[in-house]
Amino acid sequence: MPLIPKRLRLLTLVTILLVVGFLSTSIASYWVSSQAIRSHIISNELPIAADNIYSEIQKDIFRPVLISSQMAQDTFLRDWLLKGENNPEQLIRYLNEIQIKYQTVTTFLIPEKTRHYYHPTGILQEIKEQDPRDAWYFRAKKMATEYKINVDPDKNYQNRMTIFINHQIKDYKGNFIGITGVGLTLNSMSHLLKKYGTRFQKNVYYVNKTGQIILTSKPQLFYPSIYKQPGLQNIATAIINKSTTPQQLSYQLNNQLIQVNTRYIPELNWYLIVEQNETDTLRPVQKILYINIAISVLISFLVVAAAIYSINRNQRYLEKLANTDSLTRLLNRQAFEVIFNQKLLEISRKKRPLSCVLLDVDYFKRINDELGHLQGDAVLQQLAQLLKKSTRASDTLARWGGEEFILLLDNCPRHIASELAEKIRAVIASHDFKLPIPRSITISLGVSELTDSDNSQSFFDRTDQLLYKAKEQNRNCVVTG
Ligand SMILES: Nc1nc2c(ncn2[C@@H]2O[C@H](COP(=O)(O)OP(=O)(O)OP(=O)(O)O)[C@@H](O)[C@H]2O)c(=O)[nH]1
Repeated sequence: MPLIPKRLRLLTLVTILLVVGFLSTSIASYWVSSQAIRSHIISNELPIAADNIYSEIQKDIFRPVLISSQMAQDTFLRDWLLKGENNPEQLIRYLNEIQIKYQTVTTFLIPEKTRHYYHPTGILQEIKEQDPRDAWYFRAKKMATEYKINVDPDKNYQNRMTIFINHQIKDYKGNFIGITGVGLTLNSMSHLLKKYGTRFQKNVYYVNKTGQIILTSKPQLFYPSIYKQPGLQNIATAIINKSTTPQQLSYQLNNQLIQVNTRYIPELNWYLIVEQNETDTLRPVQKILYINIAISVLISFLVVAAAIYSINRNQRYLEKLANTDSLTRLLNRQAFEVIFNQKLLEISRKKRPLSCVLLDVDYFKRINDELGHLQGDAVLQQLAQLLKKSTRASDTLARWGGEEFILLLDNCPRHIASELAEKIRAVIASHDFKLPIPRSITISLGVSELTDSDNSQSFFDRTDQLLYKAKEQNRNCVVTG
């Protein structure tokens, strides 16, 4: 036996084609969209956001550089130093004014001559060559450039990590006379970072040259170093490479793909890392894919259901057509024989009487000859309707052939079948067939009951002989045997 019935093969093929077609278009469009989004993230969105964040940060760093430079160039400050640091309160007021005006965390001045640390709150302490925490001053003094950005704990400010801009002050002849500058705490930098992170909807963080995470807008970073961060650790070595040209990297974290844009900021000796979760960005497209698949499945289901319904309806129609006599709309002989064989099987299991009535129109040839074939047909059609009305739905009525009809009566003994046959005979004989000339139509009937020794052949032969007897007995009568 074939695995799939022949009738369903086409349907299965159509279903497979529909599902494969829908799925492949949905998946192809998802693939194209996700590729477009990925390339947009890598080539546009992330680099542009990183550039924006970088330039915002540069702005924030260079503003204090500018302030420090202005301070170093200030003639009041230089004159005050050259004239021997008289009236320190004047300078302290000056530093205070700068701090308030430019909203820096700190301002400071260290003259080379006295090495006092001037601060908006006063003279704090002296810079000492032997104090390692003051080493920055001596580095700044020797530096080739005019200024340098330093990240150090501020010992005047609870040792908080602070970004200092240390600017050399030179007299009018270009001799070094001190260092001045401003400081920003990392707290304010961290605030800036969070602001950029939210504005650009990216994770932004700074790491130093050893991979230590200095600042982050990403609260879920648990480890202090990128060499320890899950996922990120795989690209840590690639990040720490002193390349000022932005580079594009990516890593996997919990089945999610993270795109990373990183660059070295020489002014800070830090790395700026901006990252975007590609999987999160693709989620709406994924949602559309699932909706597409659901719609595809629904459409496939509806199409297949409609096809099954239409195939079944056609099948039923064809079966009915094949089983029906086209003139009388009764069952034809083949259909009758199928039903009869089923009845035989049922009866062999569950004994019950089965009777058969075979009937034939008397002198039908004359009707045809005298009134024409069409009129003959009309008589057969009316006769079929009358027979239908005289029998129950459980009875099997069929056109046996020509002007002969057969009636199979289940669970009906011979004498009841005979009574029914007589009733039918009387109905036909008294019916007005509305013929163009006055003529009564009668039928002859043979009635018999199936016996244990019968097969279908012997049963129908006997009934036929009984019908023949009825014809012999001057017709319009019932002969039961
Ligand atoms: N109009 C019409 N005539 C049919 C049809 N089928 C068979 N006949 C005719 O029915 C007639 C049957 O004639 P016979 O077998 O001689 O029997 P009868 O004239 O009825 O005579 P008895 O049966 O002996 O009473 C034939 O002339 C067939 O051509 C049909 O579908 N339509």
